[in-house]
Amino acid sequence: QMEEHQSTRSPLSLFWVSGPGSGKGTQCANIVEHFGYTHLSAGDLLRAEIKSGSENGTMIQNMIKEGKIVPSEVTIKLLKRAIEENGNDKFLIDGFPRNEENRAAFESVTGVQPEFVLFFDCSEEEMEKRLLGRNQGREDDNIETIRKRFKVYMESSLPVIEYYSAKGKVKKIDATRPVGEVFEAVKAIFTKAWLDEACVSSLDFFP
Ligand SMILES: Nc1ncnc2c1ncn2[C@@H]1O[C@H](COP(=O)(O)OP(=O)(O)OP(=O)(O)O)[C@@H](O)[C@H]1O
Ligand SMILES: O=c1ccn([C@@H]2O[C@H](COP(=O)(O)O)[C@@H](O)[C@H]2O)c(=O)[nH]1
Ligand SMILES: [Mg+2]
Repeated sequence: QMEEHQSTRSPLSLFWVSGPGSGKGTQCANIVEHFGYTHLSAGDLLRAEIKSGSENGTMIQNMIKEGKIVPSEVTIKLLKRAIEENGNDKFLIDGFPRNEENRAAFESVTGVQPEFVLFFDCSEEEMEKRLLGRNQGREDDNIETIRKRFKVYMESSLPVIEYYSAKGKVKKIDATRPVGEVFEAVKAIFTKAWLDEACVSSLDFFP
């Protein structure tokens, strides 16, 4: 009976929806190393798609330059392919869903519900300072695009946080603090989630 339960189980995923420059990319290596998740950044997948010379490349590049949200079908196709190509069953999906339409489309295409939603809470002032100092050559790290990204984040992405918050799925971290302190908070959340999961699994043995 346990085998049947495991084979029908969807991959464990969690969404990481937070403001631009709140520190997701910075924390992901530690999470991958300590907790065994595969990190999938929707933005990184889109940037790789531009580099690969795909037919959607120019459209994606223009949307990113304007801080706009790329159509769901494009992003979901990339995420779905990355999930399917990977042997892991635990995914940390960074920077997605960006809006309610992304969320509903991902749910209906993959049937995957997030285990929980990680939310890095950071002031706009701090995020702006971090983005302007990032120096990774990103075409959207200039003050005009940054302001557009903040607007899109407030208007379209925060409602996704509110949606999951109403379902009790959001785990919020104060990301304004130094990198090490943010990771301590991340560690506490993932350790608790791991213990909760171990508890649920043990019910398979002692139904
Ligand atoms: N806790 C922190 N304190 C100070 N600086 C930080 C902190 N976390 C990250 N940074 C710096 O802020 C910049 C943005 O961080 P990062 O790329 O991790 O953000 P992000 O959330 O992935 O952004 P985006 O949404 O644009 O991809 C980087 O230069 C990084 O070194
Ligand atoms: O699901 C997504 C994720 C990203 N985008 C576009 O990419 C940029 C950069 O994203 P980061 O998460 O900061 O790397 C974002 O501003 C969007 O233009 C997207 O459309 N959909
Ligand atoms: Mg990032």
